[in-house]
Amino acid sequence: MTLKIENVDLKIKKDTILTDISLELEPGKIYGLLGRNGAGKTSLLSLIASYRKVNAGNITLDGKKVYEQDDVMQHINFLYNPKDTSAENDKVTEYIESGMIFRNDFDKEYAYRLLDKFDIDTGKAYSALSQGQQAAVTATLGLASLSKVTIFDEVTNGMDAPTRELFYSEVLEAANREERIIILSTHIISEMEHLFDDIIMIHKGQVLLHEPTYELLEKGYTVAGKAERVRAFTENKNVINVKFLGALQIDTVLGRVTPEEMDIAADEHLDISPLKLQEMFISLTDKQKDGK
Ligand SMILES: Nc1ncnc2c1ncn2[C@@H]1O[C@H](COP(=O)(O)OP(=O)(O)OP(=O)(O)O)[C@@H](O)[C@H]1O
Repeated sequence: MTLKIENVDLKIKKDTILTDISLELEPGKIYGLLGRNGAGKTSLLSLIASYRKVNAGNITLDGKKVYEQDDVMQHINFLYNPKDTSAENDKVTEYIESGMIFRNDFDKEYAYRLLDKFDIDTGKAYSALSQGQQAAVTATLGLASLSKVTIFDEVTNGMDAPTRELFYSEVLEAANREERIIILSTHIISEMEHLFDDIIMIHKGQVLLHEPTYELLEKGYTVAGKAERVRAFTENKNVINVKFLGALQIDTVLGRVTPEEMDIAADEHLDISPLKLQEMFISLTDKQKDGK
């Protein structure tokens, strides 16, 4: 089972929202979809979920077009927190039942176990739950659906830290239990970095990169220490970001450190650390934004 996105364009009215998007997603992987506000993440996810039609290109699951194909669509589940829930008078139990419709592989027992873990009162109306509790119910619908393609679009919004932690561990379990394609679109990069097998970055409606997380993070490092020593160390290197923390300078560098450079860094009391995904993301999208 492969989800293939080939040369996809999306226009809304006269605006070009997505340009020439091509991606191939495989089961058994958790994908982190990252991008600045307005980059086009939700638009792309809406196309995968068949909420919108592409203006050019194709989206297929196992070679079959997804758009308005019920037999394909039942395997794709798009979860997001509804903006206005005031009309959702159903009790949580009924809300879950309606979420199960057309989802043959929904695991109801697992859903109720999860709701219990999230501490949700299933007798309450969905609209009467707090924002974070509603998000937990949305997350439950996605986790328990066991859909081949499960998309979580910023579902952690509103969840408190312990609830988010629980969601992350359940995502990992869900990914191990079934061969699924799980896509997580998020702005909470530092917390979720460890979940992602692959990173997809979208910038200004285009794919900036799609790479395994470990390969991406091996592309560089950070050097921290006294400003003049850091500057001397990174001179002639590909520095993509410079930060200051009091008297400390922290440079983010693309490239590898040689053993000799490690010795120099130790002599100069410089601290060399692996790249953090969030720093990489900020640097890459900033650089692009500035057109450098
Ligand atoms: N219905 C619409 N009509 C016009 N423009 C739209 C519409 N929906 C989205 N857009 C535009 O498409 C672009 C991408 O929006 P999208 O919601 O996909 O971004 P995003 O990456 O999900 O952003 P965020 O992180 O802020 O949620 C934005 O410039 C947005 O203004």
